[in-house]
Amino acid sequence: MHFAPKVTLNNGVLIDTLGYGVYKVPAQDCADLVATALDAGYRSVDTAALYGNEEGVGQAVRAAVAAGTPREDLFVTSKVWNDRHGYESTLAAFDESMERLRLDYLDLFLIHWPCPDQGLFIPTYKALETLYAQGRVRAIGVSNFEPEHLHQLLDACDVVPAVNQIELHPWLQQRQLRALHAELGIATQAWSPLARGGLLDDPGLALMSATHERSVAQIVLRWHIQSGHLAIPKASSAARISENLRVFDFALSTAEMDTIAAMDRGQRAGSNPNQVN
Ligand SMILES: NC(=O)C1=CN([C@@H]2O[C@H](COP(=O)(O)OP(=O)(O)OC[C@H]3O[C@@H](n4cnc5c(N)ncnc54)[C@H](OP(=O)(O)O)[C@@H]3O)[C@@H](O)[C@H]2O)C=CC1
Ligand SMILES: O=C(O)C(=O)[C@@H](O)[C@H](O)C(=O)CO
Repeated sequence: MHFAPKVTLNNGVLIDTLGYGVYKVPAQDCADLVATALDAGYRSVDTAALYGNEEGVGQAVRAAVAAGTPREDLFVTSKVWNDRHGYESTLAAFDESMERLRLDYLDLFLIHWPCPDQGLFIPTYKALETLYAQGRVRAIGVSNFEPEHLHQLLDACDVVPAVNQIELHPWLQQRQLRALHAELGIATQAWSPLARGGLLDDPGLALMSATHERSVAQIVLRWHIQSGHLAIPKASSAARISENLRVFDFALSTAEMDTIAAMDRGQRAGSNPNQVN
């Protein structure tokens, strides 16, 4: 079994540097695949109301706890979806997520997208602050927030987000946003860390894969870790799930990190945050 090292968020809570993401994991397979990930050594799972599989995540987490894994070693993230923005609506959406997860508390609750045209992410975040003050969630944060959204949030709210979960991979390196996170004490968590698999055929990465006798996915995940990002790759087989966690026993050289730094081309695999509402 391999474990990802943990790092400390801005409120003192520990989070895994590498977790298992379950977007597009079918509801009927989710409990088994999360159990597979937990057996491989993952201790962190990223889900969302949108994904329709919170029940399976909760089932696997409860089973692991019943089998002896301390609940406090595990880390579960979920997110409020775009159609539930607003203070009361977000509180209700959180209750619904917790009913599906059937857990006593959540580790991290995020605003999934800022939805700037709705103009409601501040009251939405105030609901997260209420849940945090009530102890129902150990940390709160955001996802897909651009610098202007973070500045508006910080002007109006009290709790600095612990995390901004953003699309981030060698083709989309988000340097300006990462610098702002560093300044504000917000952890950067990479979604689609493998660009949804798109960059696994890149010839530059193939060379590093041969040098280290590691898969291209492992090279990319190692780049995330050495860059100081948290990452939540998704995979659908036990072999890939396990492979993606085995990135803590080798290192990329400075020259290899520089080569990957030069791969940035501002290319998204997902949506532009200012166009999602
Ligand atoms: N906050 C947000 O807005 C968003 C959050 N997310 C989160 O991020 C997670 C990861 O992002 P996701 O979009 O799934 O994309 P990823 O970058 O994690 O890529 C997943 C794809 O890569 C393939 N893959 C994974 N590991 C390997 C491997 N070792 N070798 C070859 N292929 C591999 C998977 O194939 P296969 O499944 O067939 O194994 C799948 O097709 C999501 O599951 C979700 O939790 C994602 C999007 C948006
Ligand atoms: O996977 C997620 O968390 C999403 O928010 C999805 O909307 C995804 O980003 C997407 O792009 C759907 O086309």
